[in-house]
Amino acid sequence: MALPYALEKQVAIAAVRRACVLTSSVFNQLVKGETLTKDDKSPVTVGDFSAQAVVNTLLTRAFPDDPIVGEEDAADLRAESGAVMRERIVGLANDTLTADLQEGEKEEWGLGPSHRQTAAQILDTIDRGTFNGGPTGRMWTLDPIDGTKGFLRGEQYAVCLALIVNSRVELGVMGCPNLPISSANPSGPKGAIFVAVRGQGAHQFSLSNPFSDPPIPLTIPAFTQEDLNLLESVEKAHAKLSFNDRVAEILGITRPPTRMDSQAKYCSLARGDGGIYLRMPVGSGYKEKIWDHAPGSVLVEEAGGVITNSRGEPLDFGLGRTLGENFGVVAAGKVPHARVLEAVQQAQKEESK
Ligand SMILES: Nc1ncnc2c1ncn2[C@@H]1O[C@H](COP(=O)(O)OS(=O)(=O)O)[C@@H](OP(=O)(O)O)[C@H]1O
Ligand SMILES: [Mg+2]
Ligand SMILES: [Mg+2]
Ligand SMILES: [Mg+2]
Repeated sequence: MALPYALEKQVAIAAVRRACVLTSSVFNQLVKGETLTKDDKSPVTVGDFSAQAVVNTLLTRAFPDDPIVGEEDAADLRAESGAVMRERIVGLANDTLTADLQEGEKEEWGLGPSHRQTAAQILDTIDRGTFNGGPTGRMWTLDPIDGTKGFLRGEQYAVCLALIVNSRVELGVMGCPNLPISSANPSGPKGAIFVAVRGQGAHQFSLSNPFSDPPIPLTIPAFTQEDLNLLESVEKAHAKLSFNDRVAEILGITRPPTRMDSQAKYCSLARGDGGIYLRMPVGSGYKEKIWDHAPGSVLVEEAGGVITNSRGEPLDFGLGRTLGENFGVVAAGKVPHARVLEAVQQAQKEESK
């Protein structure tokens, strides 16, 4: 008998791989006018929209009843002012979807030369991601490019997809085209997919041949005090980095933090490149989105780690499109996690004095 979520895993890996092919090629061709600024002032590119179209196509064909909580929507593309971007996105999505089938892919997922979609179909496919989430049932959550600012800088970003069932993340898949395959060889070949299924472990696959190259099992190692460091955001607006410095000081950490965009941070944690993920809110008001943490959280747990908010409570993926009131995110191996929580709470006490 097949393992639980075997088909979901296969479709998700195929979808994320195709989306990564697209984003990598877009990066090399991005021109002025192919990036919009959203209402929250964050950037979105033709790569984000067309990657969402690609992933949603496979999910919709393979699992037509599953709703999708996706970061992007097609409203701006439907307007007359979006005509040029729309045309580019439709072209990119179709080029990616109609490429020849690779090992592990099925034509019935909307793939292959005969599966060109119209502009109207592509926009509707992007808008399959407008589901509001909630506590019950099956749903996917998609961040077509996580770390868009990193993507634009040519640094780290990830195509991130997760399956949530009754508020619990059961499957997470993250494609990281710019991440070195081996952290021991940072200037070596790049491109990895990270996959976790609840109860089945965490694995790294090659981005070029995820269905044929052997998967690498991932376990967070036991760190020595000298090796332990923090994995944190690049953008100062996304996480309170001065707070991280104080936590590191309390913990006696001497190794400098690793700053990296996107959920590639969770992937780095799962394979032991850095020991502690810490993301505390900068101001009040911003609510973390479920697509920014769902696949990373199951990857960390399946690699033997723990992920909570700063109060030590589990993240709640059943509240809708966000994680609700923001008490930050703390992820680490089991042993350091308890120490980090204590240090975070001490730093919070000092701040409130
Ligand atoms: N104010 C604020 N606080 C916290 N988080 C925010 C905030 N604004 C945006 N975002 C989300 O941050 C996502 C990128 O996070 P990163 O960890 O990659 O940030 S960073 O690029 O390293 O700075 C980014 O994901 P993408 O939009 O997919 O890039 C946003 O969802
Ligand atoms: Mg965004
Ligand atoms: Mg994101
Ligand atoms: Mg995004």
